[in-house]
Amino acid sequence: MYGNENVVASDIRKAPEDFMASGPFVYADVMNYALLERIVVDWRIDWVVHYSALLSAVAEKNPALALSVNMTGFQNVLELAKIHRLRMYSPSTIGAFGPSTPKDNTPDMTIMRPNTIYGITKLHNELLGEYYREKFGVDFRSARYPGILSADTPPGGGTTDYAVDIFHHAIRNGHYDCFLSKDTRLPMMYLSDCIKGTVDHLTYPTPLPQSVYNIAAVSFTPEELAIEIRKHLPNFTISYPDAARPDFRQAIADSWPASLDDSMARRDFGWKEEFDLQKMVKLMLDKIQAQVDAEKKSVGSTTAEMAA
Ligand SMILES: NC(=O)c1ccc[n+]([C@@H]2O[C@H](COP(=O)([O-])OP(=O)(O)OC[C@H]3O[C@@H](n4cnc5c(N)ncnc54)[C@H](O)[C@@H]3O)[C@@H](O)[C@H]2O)c1
Ligand SMILES: C[C@@H](O)[C@H](N)C(=O)O
Repeated sequence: MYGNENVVASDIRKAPEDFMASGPFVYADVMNYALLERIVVDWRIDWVVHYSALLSAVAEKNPALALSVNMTGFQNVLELAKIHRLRMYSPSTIGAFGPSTPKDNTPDMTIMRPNTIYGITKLHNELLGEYYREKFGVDFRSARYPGILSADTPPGGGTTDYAVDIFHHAIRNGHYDCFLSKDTRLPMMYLSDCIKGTVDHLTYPTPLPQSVYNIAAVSFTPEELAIEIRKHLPNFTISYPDAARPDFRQAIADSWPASLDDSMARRDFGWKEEFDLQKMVKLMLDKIQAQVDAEKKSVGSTTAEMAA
């Protein structure tokens, strides 16, 4: 929107070649305050979009690292936003809610007692962002994302990962072993809706009444997703864990809302999704099928070259 040359992307890992070639890309460990400050000054940064975090399942396996990356990393960026007058956007998550939160049509303001380390760090960040906004005038903006579906990047170790993995398995093997029970309903969203909502939220020209908003698109269960996939791949099968021996991610999912009330985001910055379940499933299948076809073609041409 503002030109690739005006966005400095960063990570502690290399990105795919085409992404790294598309504009400035720098190493930035969010734990390293001095390095972050140097990047802000050298590149004359004025807005910062902070995504680095350990997701729910990975965080549960390594709580100490999650506390550092998710909280200290966030605090470093927020402090820089205060000192250098940066606008700051950082997503929160449905994981910031907990088992005592009302489960259906969960509003922005409600009981929030998360019982995962991921949720605790994200709720901490919401409150700290709000505090810096009130106390120091930092333009801090955040939206609670649901599970995000994308065919382009592998999922990062969350509880909603099943809703991406299922497509790869459906196309490659015709079967998926789901780690959540068939009736676990969670809010989800297609990536391009998430990007559009984020850009609209970040660029909204005037300060917004709230620092943190729910945004939602669809809610479905693994079984409902499997039924929709079967409309395109009639032989697709799915299995679920034995209820007596649930996967550790089941308890995480059970502590999250089944659906969100995002009416405040719709009112305040015009949030509206484009992708419903049907559109999302069709696009995910088409994109992953195209990837598989391209892989087969490239293996085929390599084999032919070796035989020649
Ligand atoms: N993906 C989802 O479904 C979802 C849903 C709700 C919220 N979110 C939020 O969106 C953000 C991005 O999620 P994602 O799915 O892209 O996660 P991801 O795991 O795919 O990516 C996280 C990135 O953080 C980087 N990182 C880790 N430690 C770092 C460090 N010390 N310094 C700098 N970078 C570091 C990793 O290299 C990785 O590229 C997170 O804040 C997450 O809480 C994601
Ligand atoms: C919902 C969310 O924050 C992430 N996809 C996770 O499952 O951890």
